[in-house]
Amino acid sequence: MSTLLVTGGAGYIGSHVAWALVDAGHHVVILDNLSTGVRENIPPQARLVIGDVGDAVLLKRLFTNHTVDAILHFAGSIVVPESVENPLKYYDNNTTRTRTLLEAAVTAGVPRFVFSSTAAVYGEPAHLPVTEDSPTRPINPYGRSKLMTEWMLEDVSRAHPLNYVALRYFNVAGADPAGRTGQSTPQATHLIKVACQLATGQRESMAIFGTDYPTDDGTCVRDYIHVSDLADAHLRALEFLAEHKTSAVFNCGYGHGYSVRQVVSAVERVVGKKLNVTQSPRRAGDPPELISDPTRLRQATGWEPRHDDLETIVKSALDWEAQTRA
Ligand SMILES: NC(=O)c1ccc[n+]([C@@H]2O[C@H](COP(=O)([O-])OP(=O)(O)OC[C@H]3O[C@@H](n4cnc5c(N)ncnc54)[C@H](O)[C@@H]3O)[C@@H](O)[C@H]2O)c1
Ligand SMILES: O=c1ccn([C@@H]2O[C@H](COP(=O)(O)OP(=O)(O)O[C@H]3O[C@H](CO)[C@@H](O)[C@H](O)[C@H]3O)[C@@H](O)[C@H]2O)c(=O)[nH]1
Repeated sequence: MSTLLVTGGAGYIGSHVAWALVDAGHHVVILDNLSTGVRENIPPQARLVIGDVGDAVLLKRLFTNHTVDAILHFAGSIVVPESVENPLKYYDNNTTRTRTLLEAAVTAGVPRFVFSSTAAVYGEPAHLPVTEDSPTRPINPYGRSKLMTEWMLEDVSRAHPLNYVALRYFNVAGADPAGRTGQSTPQATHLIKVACQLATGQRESMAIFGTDYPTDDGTCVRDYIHVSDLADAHLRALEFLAEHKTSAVFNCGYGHGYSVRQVVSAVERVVGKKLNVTQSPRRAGDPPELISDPTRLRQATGWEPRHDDLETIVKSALDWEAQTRA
């Protein structure tokens, strides 16, 4: 039986995709070192191998034991400000270890690879919305570590029979509407997660990082995509790879954005109370505005969002917070 290898499948996005793959009847093996991932969020039908994507010996064994049809590579370090403070951690975990994974994949003859890339590869785009052909000029080590991986994939796919799809996620938020998994990182830094923790009494306050950006209300604007719509994009990417036998890069977002203040207001509306929100200076590495043009993903794969509504996203994130506290 052919297997899909999901690295980082115990993490926030990886676990949603693992559930979507299992729901679609795929055989899933998860490779995760549980550095930020949570075992309980994995579907019981998936097999969990606890280990590191940079462990060549483990990878060799894994590819010997399973005929891997595709790798979905989520494993990595994801916090932009941390990458500014500790760039070598990011070049190691995101770039070097992915090189090891790619080498093992090429040696084993794995034909398909789906990579979790990021809108951070665009840096501060001159024109919005950004298309996949917009210049890639990341402004933080996190974005650079991911862009380097895209370059590796481009070169590897030219030299070996491996095709890839790099999905450039914009800001991922929300949780599985069925409540099976959600964002579980205790020290989470993501805006919607933080605001939902505050709304459910798990934090005393939160800060808006920067109110002097050149945007309508002075706070940063992001394109928030519901994690279930993103999970569906991965299934579409696998179909694309099986059908077209070529490689591609796709933006994953809705094509419109919300400011930090608008997100905070949406959370306040959904919970029906004011939140204790303060204002702080800008956070290092934050571009003022990021909005995707997702046309290519839609046209090439038939992807259609089903949860494109900020309050729906916030509500699912809040439901998850409430459920995990119960
Ligand atoms: N969350 C977002 O908004 C966002 C946006 C763009 C891109 N991404 C990318 O999506 C991917 C998943 O992000 P997430 O939000 O689910 O993060 P996450 O931290 O919840 O998940 C990462 C998972 O990878 C595992 N992991 C980390 N390093 C590993 C290693 N060396 N070997 C094995 N397992 C390892 C962790 O234990 C965790 O389960 C990342 O590659 C991230 O860069 C996320
Ligand atoms: O407590 C908080 C948390 C965040 N923000 C702001 O909210 C916006 C969004 O921040 P966050 O949710 O941390 O996401 P980003 O820094 O935009 O990065 C996310 O989105 C990127 C793609 O756009 C991905 O590459 C990253 O992995 C992912 O962390 C930024 O302006 C932050 O400064 C606050 O004001 N207060």
